[in-house]
Amino acid sequence: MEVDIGNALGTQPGLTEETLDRLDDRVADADDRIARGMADDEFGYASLNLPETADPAAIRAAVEPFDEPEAVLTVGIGGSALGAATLADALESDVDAYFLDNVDPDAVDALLASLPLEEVVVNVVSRSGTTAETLANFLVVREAMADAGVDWTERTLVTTGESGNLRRLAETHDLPALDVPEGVPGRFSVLSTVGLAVAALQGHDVEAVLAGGRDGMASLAGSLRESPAYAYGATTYALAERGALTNAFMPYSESLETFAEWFAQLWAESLGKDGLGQTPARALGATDQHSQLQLYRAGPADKLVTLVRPRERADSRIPETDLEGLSYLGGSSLGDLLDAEFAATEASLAAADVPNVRVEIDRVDERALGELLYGMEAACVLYGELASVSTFTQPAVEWGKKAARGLLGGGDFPEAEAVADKREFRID
Ligand SMILES: O=P(O)(O)OC[C@H]1O[C@](O)(CO)[C@@H](O)[C@@H]1O
Repeated sequence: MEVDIGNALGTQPGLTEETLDRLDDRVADADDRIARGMADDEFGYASLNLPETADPAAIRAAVEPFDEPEAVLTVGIGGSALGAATLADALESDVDAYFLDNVDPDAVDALLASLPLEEVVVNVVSRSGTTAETLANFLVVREAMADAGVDWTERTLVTTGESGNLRRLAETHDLPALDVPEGVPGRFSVLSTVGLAVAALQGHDVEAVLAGGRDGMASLAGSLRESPAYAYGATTYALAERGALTNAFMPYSESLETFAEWFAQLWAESLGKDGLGQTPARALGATDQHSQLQLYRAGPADKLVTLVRPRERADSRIPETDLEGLSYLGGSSLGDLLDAEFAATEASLAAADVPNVRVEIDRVDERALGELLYGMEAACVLYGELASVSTFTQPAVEWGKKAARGLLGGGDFPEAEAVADKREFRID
């Protein structure tokens, strides 16, 4: 992974070489803190040890009974789904991967009706084993399997904590079960059983993903000038301190679109604390040059744009044409066009003094993805250290969970009563 922060210097908001020098002293201290946390396998910091502590053999053994499935259906939400989805959507496989990470009845019913449930492995993932959306969807999927005459106990893999509903289910029905990693919040768990079981079922090289993670580990250093991950974390932090409160995350690769969704949870749930944080806006190049770029370039000077791309990709020639004014496209290629659009957008933002950071990987393969995912996790941890926030907790999400549970009769929660107090001003 390579990071280029040149277009964050002298912009508005922007940094200077002097800023970076002052910042680098704080990066060194933060790196010391992170290194201690990793050495002691402290809660949260243990996430950055996963490339060495994850056990690919256990993952392979757990999926081994499900020989050559036609598809994998993951039932999970947030960090229990997005990491696996990032890898599944980035890499090609003959085994299709589907994800139920919402409780929209139309979408759930349509997906289940479309799947050959007798050929599907159901991968249910929940660290807590209590997440309403995941457990509700699992109950619906299990009934659909029974209705289809499928023995769900033969087609279900569980990944969960050491106790809770899913652990009990696995023990009761003797299901293959993987352990979620200790001390690792869900959004940091892609390089573990949580994110890699689907990759293993799809035939991807899980060891290569972890090797990429180790490449990321090796690139951590006591200076932002020597660590791409820390350069990204420090630059985005310093820009936020100067008003860039939105980070438009814009991969120029369809295979990295879900990666932007994974990044959004990592960045928002880790850094949105105590009135601080930087809003991740998911975008896609070149598509969003024809939509959101107008705001990024000519709206409030309150954002940075992160441009992500692989340096190598497959390509497709554009046929010659005599269409008026379009002959310049003929004989070129879609990849050349996409690269030109990337460069043009980057320059367009710089010309408008909008800070933008380039993140590049060699190609979209297992090792590069492992390093990219690890790099963004390390960048996030560094940003959290610099911002002095509690990077690894997410207390703010609990209020809504209690309100929803109370509304469904799952307990007495004052949050549910607050729902009834909604101030109304209806126009129809
Ligand atoms: O794996 P679990 O416990 O089902 O949690 C799923 C997701 O929900 C959250 O806990 C937030 O509610 C995320 O942090 C987590 O990734």
